[in-house]
Amino acid sequence: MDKTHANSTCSNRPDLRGEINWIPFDAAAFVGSSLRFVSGDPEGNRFRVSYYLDSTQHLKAKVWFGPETEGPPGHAHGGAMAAVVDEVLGLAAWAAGYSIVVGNLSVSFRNMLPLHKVVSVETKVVSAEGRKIMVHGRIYCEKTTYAVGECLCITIQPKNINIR
Ligand SMILES: CCCCCCCCCCCCCC(=O)SCCNC(=O)CCNC(=O)[C@H](O)C(C)(C)COP(=O)(O)OP(=O)(O)OC[C@H]1O[C@@H](n2cnc3c(N)ncnc32)[C@H](O)[C@@H]1OP(=O)(O)O
Repeated sequence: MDKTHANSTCSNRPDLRGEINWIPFDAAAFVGSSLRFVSGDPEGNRFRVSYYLDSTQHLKAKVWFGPETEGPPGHAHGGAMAAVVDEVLGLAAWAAGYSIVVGNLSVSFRNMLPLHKVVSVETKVVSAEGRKIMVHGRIYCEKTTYAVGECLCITIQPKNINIR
């Protein structure tokens, strides 16, 4: 196996390239520049994020957890993982055409996430009933799942949000 390539999918370097058949998704062009808490410092030491759509139009993200996301020594804070799940799953609902805010978010932390790691986030809009949009997703790298999220999004009137 080409170890260079294998390492680049799960490495300590912030290589945020997507996987085969993923196409870049310009979140800022889509929802404005308001996603600053997670995505707003692409050269910084907190998070670095790249968004994609896969071949089935599901939103994916590559996320680097930098040293400023530390919680347990050498590992990401649970709130840092929850923030990523909140943004990526919420954005998945927007990418699917729903103007939402997150009403309820459930996150299960399954494994400690080492700092400096690039991981993937997958999402799926699993239901849409009235104003309630349910999005599921997880943070993972190869066979390891770090966190699983269930996100209840509630549609709102776009005029109630000032998208910059
Ligand atoms: C971040 C802003 C977006 C910016 C643009 C880019 C975004 C990019 C991506 C985003 C990334 C960032 C993502 C973020 O971080 S979004 C930021 C974090 N989220 C918030 O700040 C949301 C705060 N909450 C509210 O604004 C209101 O409570 C909302 C709008 C959610 C509902 O208040 P509203 O007065 O409008 O409606 P309603 O109360 O009549 O409820 C309607 C229905 O929904 C059901 N329900 C409601 N809440 C919950 C709940 N918690 N669990 C279970 N169910 C709930 C409720 O029972 C009812 O059901 P039914 O009785 O009809 O059956």
